[in-house]
This record gives sequence, C-alpha cells and structure tokens, in this order.
Amino acid sequence: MIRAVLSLGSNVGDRFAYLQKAIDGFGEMVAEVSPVYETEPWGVFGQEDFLNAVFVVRSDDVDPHGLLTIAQDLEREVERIRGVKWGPRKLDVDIVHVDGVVSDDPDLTLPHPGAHRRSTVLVPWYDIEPDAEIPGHGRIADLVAGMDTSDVVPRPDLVLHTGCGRPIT
Ligand SMILES: Nc1ncnc2c1ncn2[C@@H]1O[C@H](COP(=O)(O)OP(=O)(O)OP(=O)(O)O)[C@@H](O)[C@H]1O
Ligand SMILES: Nc1nc2c(c(=O)[nH]1)N=C(CO)CN2
Repeated sequence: MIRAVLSLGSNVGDRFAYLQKAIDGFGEMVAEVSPVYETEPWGVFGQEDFLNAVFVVRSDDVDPHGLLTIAQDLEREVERIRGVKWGPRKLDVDIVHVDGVVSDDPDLTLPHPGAHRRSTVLVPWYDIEPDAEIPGHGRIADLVAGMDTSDVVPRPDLVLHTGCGRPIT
C-alpha cells in the first residue's frame, strides 16, 4: 500500500474546477482532501492569485512514478503548453511526500524539494495531518509556526469533493 500527499494549484481560468478535476482524476485513490486556500503568488510576481489545496492518496495499484504519471496526464489534459517556470497555470499537481520514500531522482524528488518552504502546501496539509513530518525538515506544525501565513486565506465557500471515482472526460 502506497500512501502519499499531493498538492494542487491553479491560477488561470476556472481555478476551482481544475482542482476538482484533479481530485476526480485520482478517483478512488483519494483518501482525504484539505480545505481550499486563496494564496498570493510566489516565484513569479504580478500573476493572478492561486487556489491551493492538498490531498492524500492510498493505493495498492501504483508506485510513486505511477502517481507522477497520473498527475502529469491531468496537467496535460487541461493545459498542453507549459509556460514559464513558476508562472501562471491552469493546474499544477506535485507529489509532496510518499511515506517511506526519499529520493533525489530529478524526475521525482521526494519529499518535494520546495514543500517545506511553501505555506501554500504546508497550511492545507496541516489542516488534514497536523502530526505529519517531512523527512529532513521536521514536523509541519513547527514549519507552519515559523512562517508568515497571512497570504494564505481560507476559502470555505469552495469545498472539494471526493469519492467520485469517475474517469476524466
Ligand atoms: N515531487 C515531485 N512532484 C512533481 N514533479 C516533480 C517532483 N520531483 C521532480 N519533479 C519534476 O519536476 C518537473 C517540473 O515540474 P513542474 O512543471 O510541476 O514544476 P513547477 O511546478 O514549475 O515547479 P515546482 O516543482 O518547484 O513546484 C517535472 O518534469 C517532474 O518530473
Ligand atoms: N501561491 C502560489 N504561488 C505559486 C504556486 C502555487 O501553487 N501557489 N505555484 C507555482 C508554480 O508551481 C508558482 N507560484
């Protein structure tokens, strides 16, 4: 059984619909989904605000690279052209952490090398797994406590649904 934490981001078009599409794409693997947050862009400034969320998957059928393939297929489905690094995007799906896996493979670095610095990942992750730790970086509760989270604002009006399990159309 694999257990992994993935992050979602979108700042172009119908942002919430893209996040929901990603959750639906992982179907019955999805075990838990965080609240949605409206977040100020990091990396490239002057772009639109993002919606961000985090979800947990469990599966007997895929390995970490299988998760990455699903994530990249979903990204490609909504946006075939990748723009500038850290620039605007309809959908970004990152593999944040896989239980028991540490890897420096550039195609799939685990834990994700930016996750421990990103309030946009840690704040929603903390909501659903307050006791989680990032190998090499410690408890996410401590990481969140040490950062400015004022640019990560809850959107309780936007709730991602699980358990749909239908294929992407
Ligand atoms: N943990 C990971 N999750 C997702 N992609 C990863 C991971 N580790 C390495 N990669 C690789 O990173 C490459 C670029 O991914 P992507 O376009 O999502 O980057 P980005 O979102 O612009 O930046 P960042 O990865 O810092 O969020 C992909 O080709 C993928 O193979
Ligand atoms: N707030 C926020 N900013 C970003 C994000 C993101 O998900 N949220 N993703 C980026 C590229 O992966 C670049 N900048």
